[in-house]
Amino acid sequence: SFHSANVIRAVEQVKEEYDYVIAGGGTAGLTVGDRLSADGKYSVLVIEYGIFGGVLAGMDPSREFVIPSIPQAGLNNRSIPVVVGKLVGGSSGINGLQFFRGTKEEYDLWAQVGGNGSTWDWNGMLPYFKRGIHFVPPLEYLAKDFNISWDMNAWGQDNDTRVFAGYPNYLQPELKLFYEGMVKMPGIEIPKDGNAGTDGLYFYPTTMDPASYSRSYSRTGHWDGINRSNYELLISSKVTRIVFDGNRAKGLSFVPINGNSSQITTVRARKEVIIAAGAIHTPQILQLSGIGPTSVLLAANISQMVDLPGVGTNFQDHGYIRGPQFVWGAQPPVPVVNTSGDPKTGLTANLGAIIGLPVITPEKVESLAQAFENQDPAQYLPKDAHPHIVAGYKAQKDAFAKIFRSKNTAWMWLILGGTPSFGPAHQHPMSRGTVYIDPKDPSGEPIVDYRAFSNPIDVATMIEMIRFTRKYMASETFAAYKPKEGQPGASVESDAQLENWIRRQYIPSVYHPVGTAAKMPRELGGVVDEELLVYGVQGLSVVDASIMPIIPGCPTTMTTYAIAEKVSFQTPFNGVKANHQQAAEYIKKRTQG
Ligand SMILES: Cc1cc2nc3c(=O)[nH]c(=O)nc-3n(C[C@H](O)[C@H](O)[C@H](O)COP(=O)(O)OP(=O)(O)OC[C@H]3O[C@@H](n4cnc5c(N)ncnc54)[C@H](O)[C@@H]3O)c2cc1C
Repeated sequence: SFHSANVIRAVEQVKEEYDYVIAGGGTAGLTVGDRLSADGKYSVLVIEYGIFGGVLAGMDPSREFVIPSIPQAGLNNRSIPVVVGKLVGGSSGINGLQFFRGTKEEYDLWAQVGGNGSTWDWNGMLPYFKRGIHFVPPLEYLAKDFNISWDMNAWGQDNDTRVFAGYPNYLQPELKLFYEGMVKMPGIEIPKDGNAGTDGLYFYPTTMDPASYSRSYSRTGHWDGINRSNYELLISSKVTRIVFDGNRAKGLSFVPINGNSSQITTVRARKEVIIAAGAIHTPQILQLSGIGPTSVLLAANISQMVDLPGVGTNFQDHGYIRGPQFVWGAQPPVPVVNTSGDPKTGLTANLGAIIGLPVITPEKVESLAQAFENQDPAQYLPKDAHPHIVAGYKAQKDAFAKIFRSKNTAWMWLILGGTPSFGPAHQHPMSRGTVYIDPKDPSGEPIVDYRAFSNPIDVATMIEMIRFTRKYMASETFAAYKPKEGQPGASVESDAQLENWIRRQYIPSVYHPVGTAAKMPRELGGVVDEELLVYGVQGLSVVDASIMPIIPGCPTTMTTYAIAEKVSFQTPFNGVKANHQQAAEYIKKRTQG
């Protein structure tokens, strides 16, 4: 079928050399592969670990890496499964389809820690959000019934952008009750469009092809139906390391997943080697290739090529907790709507309160901000943290201090799903973890340490998210329905009681790992520069979620697409179709020198 054109299943079909060789056919990898091969001038090979398989319902180990984290001291020594995609399309092929971006302030933080003149801020990203996503507005009756508005200044609709943001043709009427209750909470804003730079309460789109109401992901957007002879995809193959000629990256080595794992093949890249294996495996490939922290490479007996302490460091994810959960004492009536449509088109929840600390806790925001500001930057990092890492965390801390008190920084994401059960997500943990190769088995799965709650500010802010959720349920809108708290139970009330419960229940991952090859200056622990080229070598870049220096307050797919688009084009974009001539010139510039 056309889906399989140019999919390589046998290593003999791989050519010796391509212009670009990409490790990882996931969200970013296929986006870059598509864009670089678009005008036919350059040949591209993508090497993907996983299978070329359709998407199944639910979680499925044949399409996922599931790696147990090391036991988390801050979570009563629980180990947390680290889950990332392992198929063509990567995590975009298995994710929860929630699709929105962070606020202007959050991307502006990236530039603040990004060095002089950094273009990785909201204004620098917006063209690529537009370029990367094809927006389809909701149906009129839904927009009316549920008060959904949008701002086309924040969206693109390019014909050759086939990653879609869309809405189902049905929404549960019960959502109206939860919406109306939230509107009345003090400080809640209703943005015209939550994707236009501000947060609040809104219905966001989902990653959905609006023609078929099915998952839209990097495979359907950047591979299926393209069929270019200069764009090839090798599946079921694991990249093991980068091959160098002096300090210039010259290619990738890989082994088959099925069959003889000692059968190493090397493929050369004329122009650039691109690592796009995601925030868990990109640092592993770099470390296996001698690029990383000295102590990590020494322990694994790998000779160092570049001393980059940031590789695998600065690891971040969102976290969440199941609860508080309530039961109704009296069932609320179902709100009246004019909506028709098919409930099955709603592939996922898409209403959220995405709010800042002054809204979550007007009473405590000031004291929390001060407590954070007064921390010593090295205090909660690992004891032996490299001075560059400490400097980078200090820069992040200084930037954050400004926005702790801002309404427009998404500290909490509270999904409203039509029942009184909640799973508040912490969108700005200040703890920083690590992803390092296992010294006993460097090419086995890496050792992942979330270091959850290593910074105590994260527990303190989580406590207030629980309290906000309770305040919401205790508000007048719900009074007649007598909500009664099941989990954790109303008696869990003091800071100490809540902290105790949180440490037992918190999950330090919403499957949004980022930050392990950050785009920051080298002296701040950065791994890649403004153009996402790895410091200290030539011809090597990282293009995936690893490069985010600070996790934005949103699920991470849309941002990952924008990163891949930005680095592929870097052309000014004013709602006009990106110009392939300019793109080609940019790419030429990138590959000289
Ligand atoms: C279960 C789950 C639910 C999520 N829910 C949401 C959501 O609702 N909304 C949202 O916006 N985001 C969500 N995310 C996060 C989002 O999907 C990711 O942030 C994003 O897709 C990351 O893109 P990436 O390109 O960095 O990595 P990926 O898309 O993960 O791509 C990495 C690719 O590299 C491959 N690979 C790894 N190691 C090697 C190797 N050695 N050799 C060759 N290939 C290799 C992998 O198989 C994979 O295909 C979710 C993620 C998961 C896992």
